[in-house]
Amino acid sequence: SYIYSRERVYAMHQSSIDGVEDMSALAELHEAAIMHNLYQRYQKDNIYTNIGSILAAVNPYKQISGLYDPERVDLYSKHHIGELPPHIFAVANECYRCIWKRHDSQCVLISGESGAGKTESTKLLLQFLSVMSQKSAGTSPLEKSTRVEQAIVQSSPIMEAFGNAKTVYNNNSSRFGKFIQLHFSEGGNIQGGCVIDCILICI
Ligand SMILES: Nc1ncnc2c1ncn2[C@@H]1O[C@H](COP(=O)(O)OP(=O)(O)OP(=O)(O)O)[C@@H](O)[C@H]1O
Repeated sequence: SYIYSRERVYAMHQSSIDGVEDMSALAELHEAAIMHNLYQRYQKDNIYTNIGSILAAVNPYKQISGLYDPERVDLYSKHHIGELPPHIFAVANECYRCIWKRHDSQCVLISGESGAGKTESTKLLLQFLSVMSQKSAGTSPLEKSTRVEQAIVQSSPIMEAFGNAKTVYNNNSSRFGKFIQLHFSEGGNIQGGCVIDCILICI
């Protein structure tokens, strides 16, 4: 152990005590402050935190009530990024809007160690985008979604049946990386897509 003298110990900044939704607002930006902020938020079931335009997600390993409800999809679809608390739906909405705002293809890169929640995050993104697609096509949420949206959401369990395995880190671990492409019409609905397997993970 190392004993610090009183002169070398500083009081925690108020922003670290209160916690922040965006880590760029932390007055002290070092590993301990980042981990403490994530931990404080995680304890209150706030699993999402922004780091500027990046979203950090902490796997809660439990269902958080209401977090991914259709009402939440609707709410995030009507707000710009930063107006509501950090959420994977805010990223999905920004991505969807930017196709037209920037007149260009958009991508979301999801990374993290095994069991971090990448696959679940991907499915939530696809769920949000398929709802946006249905809305743009004028399909009411009560009506059945179109074949392509259904295929996108329902392809996950099939891909998982072939490509996932139980490991010591994750009961449902993806054994290959995926590049998922979605094609949108000018009107905003999904016209098609593909999944390309890109890396084989064999640990
Ligand atoms: N947002 C979430 N809410 C609730 N549970 C979650 C969430 N994200 C992940 N989990 C839980 O954690 C488990 C592991 O997550 P997931 O399979 O997405 O990890 P991964 O990062 O894709 O891992 P791998 O790299 O091994 O494929 C899920 O099966 C689920 O039980």
